[in-house]
Amino acid sequence: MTPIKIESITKSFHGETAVDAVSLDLASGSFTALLGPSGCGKTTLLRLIAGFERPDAGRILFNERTISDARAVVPPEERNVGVVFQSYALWPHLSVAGNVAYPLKMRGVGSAEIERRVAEALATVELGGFDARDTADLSGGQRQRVALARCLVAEADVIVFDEPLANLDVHLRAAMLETFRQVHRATGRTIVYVTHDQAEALALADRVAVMDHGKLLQFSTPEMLYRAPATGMVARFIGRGGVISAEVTPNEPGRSRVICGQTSFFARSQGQPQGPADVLLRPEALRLVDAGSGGIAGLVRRSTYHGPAYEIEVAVAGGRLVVDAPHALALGSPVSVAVDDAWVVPDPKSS
Ligand SMILES: Nc1ncnc2c1ncn2[C@@H]1O[C@H](COP(=O)(O)OP(=O)(O)OP(=O)(O)O)[C@@H](O)[C@H]1O
Repeated sequence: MTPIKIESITKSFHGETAVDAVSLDLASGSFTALLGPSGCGKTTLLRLIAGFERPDAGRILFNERTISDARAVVPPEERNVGVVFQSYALWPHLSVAGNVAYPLKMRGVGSAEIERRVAEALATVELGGFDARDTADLSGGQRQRVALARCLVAEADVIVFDEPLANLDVHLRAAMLETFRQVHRATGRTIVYVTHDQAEALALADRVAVMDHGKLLQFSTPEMLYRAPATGMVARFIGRGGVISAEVTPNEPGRSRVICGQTSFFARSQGQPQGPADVLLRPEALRLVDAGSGGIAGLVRRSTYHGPAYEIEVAVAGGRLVVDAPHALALGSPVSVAVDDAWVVPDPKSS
């Protein structure tokens, strides 16, 4: 299996920096999502990993061997990388089995061996019995599975996915997420997965790299991204919630007091920040309470039905909060919000 080390990799196009000094250590057999808004550089980073682009500076190592730097790039076919694109990139004139067998045929593997390995890969992606089918007759999800089976037979040590679910409807997406997870569990390949969909990244990956404007903002587990985002951008991009501007004072290591209007509450923090700060409040850690019972005072600005609950947006001193409520609330009504948990977003200037 293959660990990937990315050391201060930089890539520009026509003087615009697409990937800006990004460093990442991807453990062998890990599942990493590259996540960020459109244009943040995630596809360029993926293409650098796969060998489709040459970096301007920095280097990439597979298994401690340098495979890309500014002077030389080992081509994709020689670095044992499988690629699953958003567009399926299947051969239209070949059957399902023909597509999956293609890399083995290229290597001159015997036909009995090909048959066995193709059947095994199709079973892994839950396409057993589809061998003879024409790829033109398959759904988007099934084509994605064929592309994945083709990477599996080729025994790619590293599989990179470029927004593989972007063209699929919501139900198919859920089924494909389960297939990706199961293939990762069963094969232990090192996977790098590009998406702009945070729910997809959090559900699939064991570590998520969040990028913005070519820079890496945070590389951590989904839980840490959600609970302790490293920057205001990550706090706003991941999950639901409100980020307010408030005054914080130290309480004890890892815990601060936040002053918001006439009230204050405790929040988790990195170290003991002091002064103005951004504070993240998630809806599940907030409760609407009776006015005057000590919560943050605010006014209802939006009340939207979201499945089983109403999502209420509340304007408070320093910003807006999002709270879930069992019933709709009238716009402009005064409310009070109690805080069970919050996070002081670290100040980039102090780190
Ligand atoms: N081949 C190229 N030539 C010129 N500019 C490019 C090229 N590839 C990427 N870029 C630019 O580099 C920046 C990062 O692009 P990239 O495709 O990596 O972003 P992304 O995060 O994957 O976005 P999206 O989700 O929209 O695909 C963008 O400004 C893009 O226009």
